[in-house]
Amino acid sequence: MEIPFTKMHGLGNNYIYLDLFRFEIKEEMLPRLARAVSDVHTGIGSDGLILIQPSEVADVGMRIFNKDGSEGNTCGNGLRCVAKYVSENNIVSFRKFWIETKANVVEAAVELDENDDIKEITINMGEPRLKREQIPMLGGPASKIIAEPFAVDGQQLQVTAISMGNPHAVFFVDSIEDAPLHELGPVIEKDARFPEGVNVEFVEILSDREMNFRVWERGSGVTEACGTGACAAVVAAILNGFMKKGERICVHLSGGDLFIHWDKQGQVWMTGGAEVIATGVFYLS
Ligand SMILES: N[C@H](CCC[C@H](N)C(=O)O)C(=O)O
Repeated sequence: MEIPFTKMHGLGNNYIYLDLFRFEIKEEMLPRLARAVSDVHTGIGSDGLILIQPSEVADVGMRIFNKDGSEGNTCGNGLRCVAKYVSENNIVSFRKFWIETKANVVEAAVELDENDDIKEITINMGEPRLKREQIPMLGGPASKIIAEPFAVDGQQLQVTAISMGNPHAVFFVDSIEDAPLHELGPVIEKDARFPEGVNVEFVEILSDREMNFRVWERGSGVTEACGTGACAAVVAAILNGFMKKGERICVHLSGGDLFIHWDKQGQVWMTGGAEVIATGVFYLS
């Protein structure tokens, strides 16, 4: 089967995008296709698969499948790439429009440079969900999970759990270089206290407006960047008193910087870039 695709990345978090305004694919093929295109040896190589599709409630819809074929509810870096794609391919004709995900409907705004090329994209990622059952996380009171003791693999950590429509477990460390990303990421991802799994973030606070960030993603492992994770990390830093609401926070991810702010109305805003890597045809056997 010949499948036309566009490969795009947001700070190195790269996906294979299918334009379902122009192409059709059977639902039951999607998990297998996500695994096939993601394989760096026998496929194209990516962190997963993203569908750009019509929506009945917004200007465009987005679905995301991780490298392992599991479907996520939303994707921050993916949303910026979708915004770029639909702007540059005349699927939308405004600079501000709405994108439907499984988690929510978000507002996207593209900013142009002096050559009318897209300079950066801002997404209103909506309100974080903080109650235990909204993460979801088992094993304690219904209240917010802020610096809660979290024993894992014989180590005593403290977890702050946030949902941006997808689950995130945030851990603050003294040095990002020493973060146990490969050692504990895969263990925490599948920990039974997170019945739907969890994205795992390690964060080093540099100042009241700057942090270092690394991520082990649910369903994809270590990625260069995670947009929803960066939002969750900033919300966690504010809940722990390291930062303040309303400030524009710079998050240093492996692949580059994202700017996040949690405004006084409770909305989390994410600003960053998006790039096209390649277009082509994938031959699914
Ligand atoms: N692995 C995530 C989906 C991708 C999120 C990430 N790539 C982002 O940019 O937000 C999950 O299963 O919830």
